[in-house]
Amino acid sequence: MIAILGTGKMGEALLSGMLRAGFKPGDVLATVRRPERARALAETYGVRAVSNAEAAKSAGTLILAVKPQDMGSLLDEIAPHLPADRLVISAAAGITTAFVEQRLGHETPVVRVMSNTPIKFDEAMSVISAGAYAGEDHLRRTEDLLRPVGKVLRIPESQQDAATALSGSGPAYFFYLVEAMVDAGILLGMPRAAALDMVTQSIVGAAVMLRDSGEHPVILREAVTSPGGTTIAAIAELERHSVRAAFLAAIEAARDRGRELASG
Ligand SMILES: NC(=O)C1=CN([C@@H]2O[C@H](COP(=O)(O)OP(=O)(O)OC[C@H]3O[C@@H](n4cnc5c(N)ncnc54)[C@H](O)[C@@H]3O)[C@@H](O)[C@H]2O)C=CC1
Ligand SMILES: O=C(O)[C@@H]1CCC=N1
Repeated sequence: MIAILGTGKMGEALLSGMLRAGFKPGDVLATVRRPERARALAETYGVRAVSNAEAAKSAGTLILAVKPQDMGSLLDEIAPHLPADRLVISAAAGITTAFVEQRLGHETPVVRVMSNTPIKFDEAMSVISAGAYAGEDHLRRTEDLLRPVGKVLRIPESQQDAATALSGSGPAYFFYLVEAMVDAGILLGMPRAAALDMVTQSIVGAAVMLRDSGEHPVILREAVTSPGGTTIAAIAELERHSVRAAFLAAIEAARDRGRELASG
């Protein structure tokens, strides 16, 4: 039995992915705060909503998907009910495996995960790290849960805050870029819907090329950039406005914020 504790946006996305991958609704428990949310999850997915205490007692694997700020109180709530051999997977930004282990008070195997919202379309990037009491078997069990919904990489826990900034938040940067490019289309007099179509297909096409060609992004960009042409005119402006430096600073700020979240 697998329990998702705090079935919000990420928890629901993982739940739906697990069901698409062949898990049975009867093998998954969900915990939520509001009764109407419990009813909605039961109606949509056929899963049972239970209390956090019941989930801790009856599930072999617990996936904690509450906000970082709610993690301390959730851990305090489940600690008295959690048998020592359970696998606890924490999906919250910033929260370390040491924090989870210490709050649970046993030598609980804990795996830290950072995924991202494309999980809804089985295109997640999930990175995982083992805590002090988690071994190969626990990492494999975590990979088995996450592989059906995207790509999974093992990384040292010391890189988790950087990964959160890069791939956890990453989709937001691309959506932001799309918004900005659509605005540019509007500025040039393009209808909004057509501009959105053009930008969306361009970003999808670029993403597929990047993933499937095996080429470095510099090579792919150079192939678009004709001498004295239109693309270099745009790139010159991006450089003039320090867009690359802005990305470096932005992702560093996200990493630092992730570190702060651990301290509440
Ligand atoms: N949204 C994103 O793009 C990503 C989020 N994350 C992480 O995933 C976690 C969840 O994020 P979201 O799904 O976006 O947040 P969310 O707010 O949609 O989901 C959290 C859910 O937990 C519930 N909850 C809070 N305390 C609870 C408790 N004691 N018992 C039962 N339910 C409780 C809330 O009612 C809410 O439905 C966060 O820790 C975040 O850092 C990770 C990667 C990407
Ligand atoms: O913004 C956040 O804090 C979460 C973590 C990664 C993506 N969203």
